[in-house]
Amino acid sequence: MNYYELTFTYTSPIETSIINDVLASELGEIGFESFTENENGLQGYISDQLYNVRGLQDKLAGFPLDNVEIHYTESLVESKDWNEEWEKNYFKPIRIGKDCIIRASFHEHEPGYTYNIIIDPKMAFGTGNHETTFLMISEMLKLDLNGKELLDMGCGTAVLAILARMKGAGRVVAIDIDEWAYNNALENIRLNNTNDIQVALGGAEQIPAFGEFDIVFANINRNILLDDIRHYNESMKPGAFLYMSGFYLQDIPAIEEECKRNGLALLSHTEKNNWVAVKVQKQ
Ligand SMILES: C[S@@+](CC[C@H](N)C(=O)[O-])C[C@H]1O[C@@H](n2cnc3c(N)ncnc32)[C@H](O)[C@@H]1O
Repeated sequence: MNYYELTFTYTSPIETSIINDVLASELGEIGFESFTENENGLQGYISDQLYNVRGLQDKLAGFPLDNVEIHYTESLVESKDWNEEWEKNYFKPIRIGKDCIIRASFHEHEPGYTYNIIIDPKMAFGTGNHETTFLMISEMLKLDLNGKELLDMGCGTAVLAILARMKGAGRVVAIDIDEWAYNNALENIRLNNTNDIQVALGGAEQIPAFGEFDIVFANINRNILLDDIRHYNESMKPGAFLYMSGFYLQDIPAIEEECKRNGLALLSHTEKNNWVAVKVQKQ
């Protein structure tokens, strides 16, 4: 298969790495499979069958960060294993706090961490590179999960589910709507010997089959969370906690309102580069 390589540069006061993260996530939604980052911007790769100039222009026109002008050039390149390129160039080991490291199987083992998570991302979101994953992991590291029943909704690589299992959660369920993420979650669960995590392919309609939870983690995006908070709520035991991320500081009021409508109280939030994670409790 041939690929288009698109090189994106920016005119913006915002740090390039922040724009790169947001742009990679936007482009992932229209079929871009892999990315390499550099100090001037981002290179993205998409199969010639999926490349649609109009779709790209619509995405750039609706880019969620203000004050960013995006320029790009394109070229058709011969077939290559772009996932491998991306993994090698873009995914560096991430250390979160003093206890947790997330690395790929091709990185050297680093001793001294309580939680040593191996992720082979294959483009499923969730390496810890992104602010929202970082925030969610940081929240999870604070919790005593011993014996708790936990749902990881929008699991991506299953990094949150794997950490939950490593932290002693009694029953862990991971659900993702994307087939690639689902398969990658299964692969990462095997790599980390956390085989008793249950994984399902689908959206919120899958949740009732798995009963009730003490804790739900959902790192997805503003609109899906607004639609699905009521379904998460139905799966939560009295007093259960819901952690959500995948949206910006300015989205908190809308999320909080939907929580209140469902009898959930927003207790606190953490923030990184304008991305947030909120902690919510069932009343
Ligand atoms: C931002 S990623 C989060 C991945 C990982 N949990 C993390 O924290 O890094 C969001 C994931 O949600 C999945 N997703 C999108 N819409 C969904 C839905 N309606 N139900 C379940 N998963 C969904 C996407 O496929 C993607 O893997």
